Parts: sequence; C-alpha cells; structure tokens
Amino acid sequence: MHRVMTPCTAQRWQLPARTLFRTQTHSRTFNSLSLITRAQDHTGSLDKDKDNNSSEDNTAVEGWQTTIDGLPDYTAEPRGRAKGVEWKLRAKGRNFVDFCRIKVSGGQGGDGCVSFHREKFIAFGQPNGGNGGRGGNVIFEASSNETSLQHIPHTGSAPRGVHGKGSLMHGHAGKDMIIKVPMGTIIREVPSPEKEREDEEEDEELSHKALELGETEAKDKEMSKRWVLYPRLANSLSALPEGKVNYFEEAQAWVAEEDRIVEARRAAMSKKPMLLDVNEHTEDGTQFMVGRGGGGGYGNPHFLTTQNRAPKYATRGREGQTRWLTLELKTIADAGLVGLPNAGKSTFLQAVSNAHPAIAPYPFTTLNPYIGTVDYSDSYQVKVADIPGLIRGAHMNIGLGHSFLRHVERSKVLVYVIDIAAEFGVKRKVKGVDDWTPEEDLELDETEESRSLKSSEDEDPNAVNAEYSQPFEDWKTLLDELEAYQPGLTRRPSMIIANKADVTEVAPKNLQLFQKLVHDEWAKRRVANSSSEPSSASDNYDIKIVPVSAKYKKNIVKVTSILREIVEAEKAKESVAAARREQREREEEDEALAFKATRRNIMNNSQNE
Ligand SMILES: Nc1nc2c(ncn2[C@@H]2O[C@H](COP(=O)(O)OP(=O)(O)OP(=O)(O)O)[C@@H](O)[C@H]2O)c(=O)[nH]1
Ligand SMILES: [Mg+2]
Repeated sequence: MHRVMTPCTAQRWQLPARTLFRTQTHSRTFNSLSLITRAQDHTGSLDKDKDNNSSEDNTAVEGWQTTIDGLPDYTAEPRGRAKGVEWKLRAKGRNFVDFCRIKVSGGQGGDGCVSFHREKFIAFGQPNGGNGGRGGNVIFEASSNETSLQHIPHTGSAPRGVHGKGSLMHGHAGKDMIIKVPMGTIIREVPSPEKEREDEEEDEELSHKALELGETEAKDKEMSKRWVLYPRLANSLSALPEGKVNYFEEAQAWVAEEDRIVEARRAAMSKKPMLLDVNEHTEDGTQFMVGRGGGGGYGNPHFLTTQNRAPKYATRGREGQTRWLTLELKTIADAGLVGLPNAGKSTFLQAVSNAHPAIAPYPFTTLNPYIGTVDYSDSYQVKVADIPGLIRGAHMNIGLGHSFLRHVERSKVLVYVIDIAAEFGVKRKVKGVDDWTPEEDLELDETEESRSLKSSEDEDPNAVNAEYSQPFEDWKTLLDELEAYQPGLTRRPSMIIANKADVTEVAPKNLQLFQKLVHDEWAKRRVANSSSEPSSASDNYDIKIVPVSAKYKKNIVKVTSILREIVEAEKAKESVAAARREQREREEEDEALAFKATRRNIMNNSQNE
C-alpha cells in the first residue's frame, strides 16, 4: 500500500504508508542523542546520510568495531549480541526521549447565545441567552511516576467551552488538559515558528478577501468572528430610520475596549518567556498552567440597557493562549556516575543500591540513565544516577555523543568510575578514537603535550612504560569531556572509584601510580582555579580515591560512607545558602515596605499642610 505525500514544491514523493508515519513521529520528539547527531552533522565528523541508511552505515559501526581494543571484542560474541551493539550505535539510543518540543493551546471559549423568552400570553419576552463556558486550560503536573518524555504529545490542545443556550443556560467550561511531566523537567518557552509566517500571510489574506468578497462582505465575515447576530439583524441595522440610535455600535465600542484591556494584560503577562523548573523542591502533583483557556462569550442579556430592551447580539468566545515550549529532562540525583564504557558503573550501582541495571562485558550496555537509591542503616538515602559510558571525542558525537550528561548536570557530587585493571604501563590503543584527529586537534599540534603524545605513539605500543598510567589517562579523558560539555562542571565536589581492584596482577601497581598522578594533577588544577577565581573554594579539597571491587562487593561500605559525607556537606552548604537568600529577600521586602510607609507619611503630611 502506498500513500502520496505532496511537499510544498510540485515534486511528488511516493513513500510506503509506514514511512510517512515514522517520519512524523521522529520529527516531533527527538532525544538528546539523535539531537546531537543532527546538531553536529555540519562538522563533517559523521555523515548524516550514512547514519540514516542502515545498509551503507559503516562509519559508526566500523568505528566502533575497532574502538575498544583492549576490551573484549564484541564481534567475537554470539551473533545476536554483536547485532545488538551495532543497533545501539546506529539508533544512538533513540528509545529514550529526554527532549521534545510541544505546542500547547488553551481551549477557545464557548459562544454566547442570542435568545428571547417565549411564552403564551407574554409578548416581547426578556432576552435570555446564556454565556459561553471558558475554554479548558493546559496544565503540566509534576509526577514522580514518570521517568521520560516519551508520552508527551506533539500538540496539547484543551477542549473548548460549551456554547450558551436559551433560557439562560450558560455553557460549562472545557475540561482542563493535564499532562504529567517527570521531576527534573525544564520547560522553556520558545518563539513560535508560525508567528512570522502568519504575520506575512495575514496582510495578503485580508487584501485577497477584500478583492474576492467585496468590501462589505469581508467586513461582515470579520465581524462574525467576534459576534453572534440574530437572524436578519444586519438588514434591519442598515435600514435603520433617521434619528434612531444604533445600539449595536455602542456595544461594539464596549467590547473593543474590553478586548484592548485583555490584550494589554496578556501582552504584559507574556513579556518574559516562560521558564519553569520542576526540580527537587517541587512537590509531587504540583500543577503549572502553561496554556490558559479563552474566556466565554457574553449572551445577549449582557447588553441589556434601560434604552435597549432587546439586544439581538452576543459575543463569541475568546481564543485560548498558544505557546511553543521545549521540555528538557535533567534527571535529579545526588550523585552521578561518570566513566568510560565497561568501567563498571552499572555493576557499582547494583552493588550499592537496590537497582538492577543491565551489566555485560561489552561497551554501551547502558543507554538510558538509571537511578538507584543507596539506603543507609539510619534510613538516610542517596540517589545515584548511572549513565552511558563517555569516550574520548564524545563531544564530537563519537560513541553515543555526550548529551546524556544532562542527567548528571544537576548532581551534587560527581563519582568518577575508573577501571584500575588496565595493563600496567601500557597504553590501551583505541583505534578509531586515538587515530582520529579532528581539525581542532591538528591546530593544537604544536603544543608540547601533543608533541610528547605523538612521540609516545611512535614507540612500540606494547613496551612497558613505568610512568604511563592508563587509568590516569581515562580520568583525564573524563575531565576533558565533562569540561567540553559544560565548562566548570569538573569543579563539582567529586570522588574517584578505582574499580576492578580485585584484579591483583595489575591493580595495586596501577593504583599507586594513579594516586600519585591524580593528586599532582588535582593540586595543579586547584592552584590554577584559585588564581583565576580566588573567591571560589568549591574545589579546595583533596579528591578521594577509593579502590573497590564492585563485582565482588569489596570496600563498598567505605565508598558509600565517603559519598554520604560529601553529599551531606553539599546539602548543608545549599541549605545555608538558601537560608541566606531567604533572609536577604525578607530584608529587601521589609525595606520596600518601610520605604512605602515613609512615602505615605510624607504625602499625608504635605496634604495636611
Ligand atoms: N573483575 C571485575 N570485573 C568487574 C568489576 N566491576 C565490573 N566488572 C565487569 O566489567 C564489565 C562491565 O561492567 P558494567 O557494569 O556493565 O560496565 P559499565 O561501566 O556500566 O558499562 P557501560 O554501561 O557500557 O558504560 C562486566 O562484565 C562486569 O562484570 C569488578 O569490580 N571486578
Ligand atoms: Mg552500564
């Protein structure tokens, strides 16, 4: 079965019905990972067409096949698993939606009714048209049961209000549309892509209409958008005898004045684009109005005056508020696990919490963020977020990209998970990533660091260099990628988990060198940071390195207690800062009140004099 889709040009496209459906689905919601693919296509690092075409998509998959050399080769795994990794990289984890754009519009108000009381023996009955009901609102509700933005619709339109009826029956209001959003969602208002086009088209449309319909007909049509008129009212108005007052014109002036006030109020309200943050301070079930429904129209009794006893007109309901919003989910957790693929992040999360993430000896096992809760004996809880693995060049969309880092962006503590079981003194050659030199790297070729790296690459890759520490290089990769995602992110309180310490052949030697190098590097960074920002003391501490075996659950208690210490210290700092902020706000309020009171006194005194 085929369906024909006609684009704006004369060209015609023939696509299978399913293709059309999928195209629409993907154009409405796209997650962080696919978003990054699009955003960085222009860099030329990955070919978009190749990414979309499964049969020709060799770049990403081949790049991956040779990427993790020191780790188990996934192609040696059973066929199904190999296919799985290929699929994940091609799909870029598209099954998890953490970013979407939505158009919300409140319902239109119901129209007012023009009606008159009819009863035997009662001539010239009273006007009795009911008012229209207001349109439904679009409301976002914070919900701790939601974990992704998958269910958010492309457009959220609330139902309109019901029209008024005769016998003074007012229409009931439209039902509110409630959309549940997960905790950690940031809602931003963005400019409407339709607005500019509409403005241009509006003028054209008006002039066309005037030409096609004639001046009076176009005017009538325009009027019917705002007014409900009794049959043949227009005729009787045009044939109004000399000296008779046109009450309809009077009513039009009232309504125009009211419209102007409503418009001004709406404009004042939408001066600043809306920004909402459903964060940890938001209670479950809190509601946010994002699209207000339009007011209902007035029935004809509204226009009843002592002079005009039979108004034959009513107003239509107002349009609901329309907004374009982007929703971005940034998971809320106290600590975020950051590490290379296969470092053991998920294993660690499983060891410390009640979570059961997927664990496997191949990279990119984890595609979506996963939250686990560490329970302490005194019922204290720390939430830990596990995210996909970061690799060198993730900021250039290598591997799964780096946009999933938004899920550790809000964490109070960063926990670096490092595989300490890498071969001692031997560089793990990561083909496809280490060979890869983006243009920026080429420009930096002259720096001392890159020269020394180059010279070390020329040497035999298997030669043991007692000064070289692969875990340290991994840690630096993580720092670089975090900084590339958000400058200053690495200055968060952090700790290092030297995982796989049970591999006793290499782990102790690696750990010793790793500790020395990390402490030297950290001291250097501290000096650099304090000279650039002397007031900030956030990273004025020594980073803790704890050897752990997540697989065999060794040294877990030590890690969890250090983690708790850091989290508690951060929370205490935050509450002190919040208390200070509150105090300042209260003082400012008091000052403003005192200022108002003094001004009032001065004015009173001057009046008395
Ligand atoms: N020997 C040993 N192996 C471990 C340890 N921790 C994890 N592993 C193994 O390392 C492999 C990868 O573990 P995962 O927890 O899936 O690694 P990950 O960092 O979550 O990987 P991604 O989700 O792909 O980023 C698994 O085969 C684990 O059994 C450990 O402490 N000791
Ligand atoms: Mg994992």
